[in-house]
Amino acid sequence: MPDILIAPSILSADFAKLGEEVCAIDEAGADWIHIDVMDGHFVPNLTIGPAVVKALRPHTQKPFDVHLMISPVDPFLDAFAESGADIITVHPEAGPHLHRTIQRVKSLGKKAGVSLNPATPAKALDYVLEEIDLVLVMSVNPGFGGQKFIASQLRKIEAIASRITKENLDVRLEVDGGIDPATAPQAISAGADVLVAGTAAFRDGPASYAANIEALRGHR
Ligand SMILES: O=C(CO)[C@@H](O)[C@H](O)COP(=O)(O)O
Repeated sequence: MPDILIAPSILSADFAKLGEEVCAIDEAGADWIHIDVMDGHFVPNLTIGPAVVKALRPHTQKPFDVHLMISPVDPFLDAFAESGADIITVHPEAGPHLHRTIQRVKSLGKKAGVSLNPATPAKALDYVLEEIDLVLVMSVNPGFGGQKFIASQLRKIEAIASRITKENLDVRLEVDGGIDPATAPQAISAGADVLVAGTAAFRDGPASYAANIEALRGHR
């Protein structure tokens, strides 16, 4: 079984101290830093642009796992690549041409991910799964932190995990939304190997971050 990676979502960090928060969560043991980019159009919230990603880049060496919840997405790929993203994840619905978008991300020298909303079937990965580095299963409807985990997504994780294994692909399977010490083991049992957590990672301030991350790994 691959190592379980923890990718805290800075959506739940203190935005007034974002640089310090990124340093603190890095020192607490985060494997990746998950950055949620929302456009107020593809999802009903506005968050972070490439200028903020660039400003955060000197604060950590950890990979920036950038989830683009924006449509159309293609016009922004270069800016996020230049700002210091390591993994760039897009939605099939953000189109119009998912395969072309993935090729563009890879041509920019970045790892490419595809994210599936709760109502988007695993079938949306047909013809692209072998091209990508990461699948991100949303276990809440995207837009906000602090929502309840949607248990039906476990079946989707199982189906994708089994396909990754059967096809012997080098693809990480990430889950995002409502992940806490109770839901994390369910997601891991279903086959997820990267856990995104906002609320559960940033709970109770910097002194608690290391314990929060260990609890997500199942060590406490
Ligand atoms: O992308 C999103 C929401 O759209 C997530 O990354 C959330 O930020 C996760 O937050 P919690 O559910 O862990 O609070």
